[in-house]
Amino acid sequence: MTLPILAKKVKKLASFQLFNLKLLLNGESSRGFSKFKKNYKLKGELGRGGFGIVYRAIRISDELPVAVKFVDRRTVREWGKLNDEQVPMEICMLAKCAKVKGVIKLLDWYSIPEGYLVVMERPYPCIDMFDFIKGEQKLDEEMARFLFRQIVQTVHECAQRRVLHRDLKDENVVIDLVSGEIRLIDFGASTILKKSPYTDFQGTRLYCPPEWFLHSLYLGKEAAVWSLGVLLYNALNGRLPFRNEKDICTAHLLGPLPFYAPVSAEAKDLIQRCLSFDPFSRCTIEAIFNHPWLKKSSPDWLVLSAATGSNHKEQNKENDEEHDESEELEEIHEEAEKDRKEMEGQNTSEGESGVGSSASSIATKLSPVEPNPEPSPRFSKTSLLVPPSSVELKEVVQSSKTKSVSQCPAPATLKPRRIRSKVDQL
Ligand SMILES: Nc1ncnc2c1ncn2[C@@H]1O[C@H](COP(=O)(O)OP(=O)(O)OP(=O)(O)O)[C@@H](O)[C@H]1O
Repeated sequence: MTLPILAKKVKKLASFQLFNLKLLLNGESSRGFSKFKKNYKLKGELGRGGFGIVYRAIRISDELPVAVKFVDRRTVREWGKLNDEQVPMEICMLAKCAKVKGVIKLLDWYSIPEGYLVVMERPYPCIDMFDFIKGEQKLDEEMARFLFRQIVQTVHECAQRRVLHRDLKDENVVIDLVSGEIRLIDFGASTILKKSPYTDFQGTRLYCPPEWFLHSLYLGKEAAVWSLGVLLYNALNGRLPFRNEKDICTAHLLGPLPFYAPVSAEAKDLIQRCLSFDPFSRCTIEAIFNHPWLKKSSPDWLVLSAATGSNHKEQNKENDEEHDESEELEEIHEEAEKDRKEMEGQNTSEGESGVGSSASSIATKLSPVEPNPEPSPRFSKTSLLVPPSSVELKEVVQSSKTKSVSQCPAPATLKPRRIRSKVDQL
């Protein structure tokens, strides 16, 4: 690392530590924990992924159903600015998309020593698209079109606001079961949309395009279109098109993708165009809109949902056994207080998080139920899949490189400043 870069990093770290210290000294601010406690009542766990836990909650003033996501400060990879305040990029991007109908509304956010509490709208009753597809086994084309059209529209509107989601998948789409409207959630991997290639990735590998595995880079919109292709394939087949990175990089050599359900030629055509191996021949978001399959009219939600199975168990039933969170909240607050006092007395220069207590402890305290020894029913969600070992990956990437790298050229515009091997990152 050159000296100027090192100096820049040290400066950034110093300002980050100062920022953390300010946060800790700031417990009673309008964004502190006690304010959160006054405004919201936690009711139970809604879901959990690799980077956080999401709680079902109620806004006390008007009983509005909300979702509260705890984002552990230590897992935040990218920061942005909101009203001159440094916040996780997730909050920043949600705020940028406040007017996009298909994006979950950011209602509020709070900063606690261990991280952030992000308060979002919670359609009620709702189900995420992963569970919806699972309940149906696979979607029929009319239902898939109805949902997919909204998803593409939302991705398009985000792009207009220079927001790139980077983790498009069924788990990150919530369906309002009354209106059939979708909401895109989990902007934890999102970033500012740019024209040049990205050389970092935190999304879901099975939705990721081959150029990432082969060249360690990708263009934002082109990668989004690939994920949309994976999502549509998954909706219509009830299974993902690729099992691993090797499949992603080599499937095009084996001819058209196999389909496991009677799917129209038009739908297949759209999927193939989205899953074009060469990012420059991949269709654009605009071309998806104009594709004959998507242009066909759909029946409305009432008709569509009447035809679906009754297996959908909405994930946020209000009549679930309720837990009084006040005791746990009290403990959290006390812990935050303790942290703050320690920090005040310390004249500290602690590590990046600047926090003594562990975030997992706070997550456990926030959790309304004891950890379930049974495997989670969401075990097959992609975010919870165990990643392959680095040895497995080396083999996969090596073999796909030797087989197909020549067919996926890294054109001049895709040249990274520094090519890293994906394997190195694991
Ligand atoms: N606003 C919301 N309304 C309803 N359900 C939600 C909401 N936000 C999250 N969920 C539920 O919680 C689950 C986890 O949320 P989210 O994806 O934001 O967490 P995560 O920790 O970032 O997960 P991942 O590891 O997939 O990135 C979702 O799949 C969804 O079922």
